[in-house]
Amino acid sequence: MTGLLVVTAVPAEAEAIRAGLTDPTTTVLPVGVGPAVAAATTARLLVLAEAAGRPYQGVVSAGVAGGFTGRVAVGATVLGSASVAADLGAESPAGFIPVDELGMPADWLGGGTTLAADPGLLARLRAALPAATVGPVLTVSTVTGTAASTDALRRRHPDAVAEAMEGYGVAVAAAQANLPFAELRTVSNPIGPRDRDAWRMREALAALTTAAAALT
Ligand SMILES: O=C(O)c1cccc(C(=O)CC[C@H]2O[C@@H](n3cnc4c(=O)[nH]cnc43)[C@H](O)[C@@H]2O)c1
Repeated sequence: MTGLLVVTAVPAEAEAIRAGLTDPTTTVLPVGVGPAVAAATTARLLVLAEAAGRPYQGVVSAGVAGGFTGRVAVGATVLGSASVAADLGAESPAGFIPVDELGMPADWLGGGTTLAADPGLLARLRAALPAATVGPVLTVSTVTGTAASTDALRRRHPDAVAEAMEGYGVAVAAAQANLPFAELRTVSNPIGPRDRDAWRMREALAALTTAAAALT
């Protein structure tokens, strides 16, 4: 039987999740860094599975993430209530304008720049991970690395708890395949002025292994 498809950006994240999986029907695969390659690769995996008569039952974008200081701690587990394309839009002297406020047709976006997690799948993950922080997870193509862009994102997304680089792309692929979608992240670093030495990758990967038991 085919179960969930869990996609990560890099192989280290996929290995961390596989190490904690308890459900043999869950498939975990790395699909690349950033929303474009993650969307394209996930869409291809979904189509191939469907064509083989073994469709997946749902899709989870999983991996490490940056966390908004004061909203979530480094090492914590995050469940996305929605995945938000935070840099898809236009700059203007008055600030950033999301693409769905630019007057273009939005149906090709798979529902707009904010794609909510599937309520049933999210509820199951919440029940299995009661300590997880739940909130919107931003998808960005560029890792936020200055105080000014961190402040701007915090103001534009007062409820967002984390940022990563794939969730929205994977959500679009799941929406087009009519499959439930959710995003699961563990926090490797605070969002802010770039300091790669401060990333706690080992801690975040260990938290992914622990959280993987929920992926059933
Ligand atoms: O160097 C390693 O050993 C290693 C192990 C696992 C993962 C990585 C990555 O570089 C992951 C890249 C992945 O992480 C997400 N991420 C993490 N922090 C942030 C952030 O502050 N802003 C945006 N994205 C972040 C993202 O989804 C990347 O694809 C390395």
